[in-house]
Amino acid sequence: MLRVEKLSKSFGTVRAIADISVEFSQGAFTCIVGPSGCGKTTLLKCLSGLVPPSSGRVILDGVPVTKPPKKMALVFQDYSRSLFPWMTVRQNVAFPLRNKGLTADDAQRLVRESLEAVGLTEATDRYPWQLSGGMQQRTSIARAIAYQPEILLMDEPFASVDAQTRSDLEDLMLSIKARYGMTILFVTHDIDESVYLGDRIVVLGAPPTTVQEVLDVPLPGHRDQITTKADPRYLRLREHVYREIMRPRQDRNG
Ligand SMILES: Nc1ncnc2c1ncn2[C@@H]1O[C@H](COP(=O)(O)OP(=O)(O)OP(=O)(O)O)[C@@H](O)[C@H]1O
Repeated sequence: MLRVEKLSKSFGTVRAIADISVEFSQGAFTCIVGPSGCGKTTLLKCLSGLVPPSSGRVILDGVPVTKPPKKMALVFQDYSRSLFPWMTVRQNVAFPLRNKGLTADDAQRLVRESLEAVGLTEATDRYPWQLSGGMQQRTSIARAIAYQPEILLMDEPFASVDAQTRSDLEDLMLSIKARYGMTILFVTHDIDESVYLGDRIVVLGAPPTTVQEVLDVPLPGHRDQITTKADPRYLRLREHVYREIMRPRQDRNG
């Protein structure tokens, strides 16, 4: 169980996060949305132990997070900088497994299975620069899955790909969630994406940031781009989140 308690974060005089307390349920796909600059990336960095909070804390399974926990993996927006250009797809995916104490056979099996899960079996011997943007991001996702994290943190992972690739990658995430059942925290500025993917949505307010609302997504587990996005429950929730994010601050406070 991952929990944030009264977390605040300032950078010098910039008060990015005022006070966030939230719990992330095990096995759930939680999307974190909010206006630009509200501290989504900062929250993810604090959650992953990359950046210390100014006050408050992050608790993972009862223990405060002070450095990147072994049970977490991260996928960033900028896939072009997160893959090693001198390594093939297979080598990139195998890289984090070196220190896991696995046998060579087990490591190879995990790499093979994760590449198959993201549909990259045909590209295993290619280098990142020989791949499209979507394929590079699939490689990053395969690398995270092969590592078998209990918690997967994703920071706007599809923000730099075209619309069609984005839909494909969203559906890939739904299949990964169904297949692996890991806890996923997914930061996005895209409200449609948050409703389509999430079991829950954490809506952050404008800075200095607090949690504005936590919403359960009342949609079935199985989703698809056409039927789900025409579902009245999807449309209602999408509108609700839009209104929440657009609402002026003083209006929200009272
Ligand atoms: N290392 C840093 N030094 C100084 N200020 C920072 C640093 N990192 C973030 N900030 C500031 O903290 C605030 C929150 O930034 P953050 O990147 O977390 O927001 P975000 O919600 O992820 O933004 P976006 O939606 O535009 O990606 C911003 O005002 C940003 O300028």
